[in-house]
Parts: sequence; structure tokens; C-alpha cells
Amino acid sequence: MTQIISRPSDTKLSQFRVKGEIPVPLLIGRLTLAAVPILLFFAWRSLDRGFAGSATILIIFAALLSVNGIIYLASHNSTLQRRGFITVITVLFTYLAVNAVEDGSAIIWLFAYPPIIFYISEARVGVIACVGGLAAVALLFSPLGDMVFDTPYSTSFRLTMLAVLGFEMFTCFVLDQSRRRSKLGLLKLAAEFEYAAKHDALTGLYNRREAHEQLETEYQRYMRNGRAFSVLLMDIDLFKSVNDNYGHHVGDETIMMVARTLREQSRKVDTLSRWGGEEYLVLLPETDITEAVQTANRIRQAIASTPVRAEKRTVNITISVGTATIHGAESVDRLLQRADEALYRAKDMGRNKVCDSEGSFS
Ligand SMILES: Nc1nc2c(ncn2[C@@H]2O[C@H](COP(=O)(O)OP(=O)(O)OP(=O)(O)O)[C@@H](O)[C@H]2O)c(=O)[nH]1
Repeated sequence: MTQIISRPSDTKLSQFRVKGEIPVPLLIGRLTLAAVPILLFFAWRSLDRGFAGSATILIIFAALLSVNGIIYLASHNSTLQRRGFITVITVLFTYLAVNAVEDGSAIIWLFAYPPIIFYISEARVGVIACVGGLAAVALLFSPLGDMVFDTPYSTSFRLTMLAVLGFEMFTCFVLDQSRRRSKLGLLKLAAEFEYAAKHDALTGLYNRREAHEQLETEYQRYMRNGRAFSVLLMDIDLFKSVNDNYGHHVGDETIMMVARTLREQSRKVDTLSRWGGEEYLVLLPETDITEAVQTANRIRQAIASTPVRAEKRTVNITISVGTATIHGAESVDRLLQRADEALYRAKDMGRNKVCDSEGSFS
């Protein structure tokens, strides 16, 4: 439990998947399932035409892709699976281009590389792989490449291949950027909605609904381990007069000051919420009634000694607090009812007081 949930960063968000998006491990699995029979088919054709060397190498690539898939199924390590797949297909495409498999027509398979690489890796890796790949093809098609590899590609084929491959890589980059931006936008929107559903807009504290959720979670923990928790129900004293005398903007400033003071005076594990207009609920895990009353008094004193600046005047306010600690098998509703009764006793006793549900006050 934290006092305020901070909004997730872009980097964190980009690691999430939006509904409908194909998970990368699944895509790699499907590509492997498609690639293995295709490789075996071309291996069989190479063998049929008397190219036993090419056939063996294509079978090795099929085996490597299968092993990569099997390792993933056994380990569920998606990073290893992705890196293994990228390595194998990069070497495979290089082999298809350099060795002019299938009379040189297999180099056309290079067009399958950019969309796959952009989808399964980070944008930066996609750009590096594509720029590197295009430079390698340009080198292969250069007089230097001819001297080393002696490939059968005509000049017009080389120029067309380079132009179309470069165009495809650029298009994939633009589309991938657009996909990543819209995904991030969707995730940000979802995070904003989630934040708004759980928090109070004025103070940033949890809202009443989320406080109920946290109370229920803490209650379940209490039922399991028996460690009692306490609640502090607090209300700003005579708040209507602050609004009436100084205006609503000073009233709002007062509500924010109390929230700030609550944060300063609480532990990280405590849950702070705005329960209603000028009411707050603090949930103190693993806290008995004595500690709860001490905490309530510390908060009460801190608020009483923190004036709110309003134009040229300062406004001093106080709060009243009702505390209650869970016991036996009582329900959360009953606990809240006892805290509420204690709060009203604190008001009846003249305000700026802490009352516990057992009847004592300070
Ligand atoms: N400025 C501002 N006022 C609010 C907000 N929410 C509730 N209020 C006002 O808070 C006031 C609550 O006043 P009352 O419930 O009468 O209680 P009180 O004046 O605090 O008196 P006691 O609780 O008996 O000490 C009302 O006037 C509400 O309009 C808010 O978000 N901003």
C-alpha cells in the first residue's frame, strides 16, 4: 500500500501489451512453425537438384529454429527466445543472399526481414538491423562483393532490389513508430483512467471507493494472520465557517494542507484517503489502539500548528479524530461505525480532540 500511486513512466508503459496485440513469443512461435516446413521444402528441392551442401545448411537452419522453440517451451525465457530467433534469421538471410540459393531468387526472402525485426524488437534494434542489413546488401552488390562472392544478380536487379528494400525498411520504420505511439497513447489513457478512478482530484489521496478496497485487503490479511489494524476517521472542525468567511478557494487550500500534513505524518504503509468533503480516513496496518491514538494526536497537533495562508491573513484550523482498532470477527462496517461514533464524541467534547472507540479521549 502506498500513500499515492505515481503515474507510470513511458518506458514502463511500453512494456505492457494492449488488448489484441500479438505477444512476441507467440509470433516467434508461429513464424518458427511456418519457417521450418518451408526450409525443409527448399532443402528437399536443393537435394533433388543435386545441391547437397545447400540442403544440409537449410536443414541445419530448420533444426536451429526448432531448438530455439523447444528451449523457449522448456524455459519460458522470452528474451532468450527473441535473441535466438533474431540471430538465426539474420544468419539465414545473409546465407540466402551470399550463396544465391535457388539460382539467386531466394534473396527475395529478405523482404520478410524488416517487418519481423521491427515487431519483435525495440525500435532502436530494428533501425540498427535494417540499416546494417541494407549496407550489407549494398556491399554484396558492389564490385567488392562480386570479387568475394561472385553472385549472379544483374545490375538492374541489384538497383531495384536495393531501392525496394530501402523503401520497405523505411515504410516499416514509419508504421512501427506510429504503432508504438498509438500503443503508448492508449496505455497512458488507461493509466490516467485508473488513477482517476482511485484518487481524489483535489488532494491526490485515495478516494473513498479505493479506501474501501484497501480496508477489505487489510481485513483479509487480519483474518489470516490476526495482526490488528486501526483506522483514524478525521474531520476538519467548523469547516463551513472557513468557506463562509474566506471563500471556497481558501476552503480548498485548507483541504490540501490537511492532505499534505497527513502525508508528512504517516508511514509509507499507511493508506490515506479523502473520505468525504472535509473528512479523511487513515488506515494504519498492524497498529494497536495506543499507537493509533498517538498517531492521531501527532497529526492533530501538526495540523493545529500549520496555518493556511489566505491572501494577507492566516487561517488556523483544527481537526477532530475518532479512532478504532479491529477486534474479534467484527466486520469492516462495524469498525467504521465505531470510528464514526468516536469522531462524533470528539466533536461533542469541544473539537480539536482525539477519541478512541473505547471511550477515552485526549
Ligand atoms: N471548499 C470546499 N468546501 C467543501 C468541500 N467539500 C465539502 N465542503 C464544505 O464543507 C462544509 C462542511 O460543513 P459541516 O458538515 O456543516 O461541518 P463543519 O462546519 O465542518 O462543522 P463540524 O464538522 O461540526 O466541526 C460544507 O459547507 C461543505 O460545502 C470542498 O471540496 N471544498
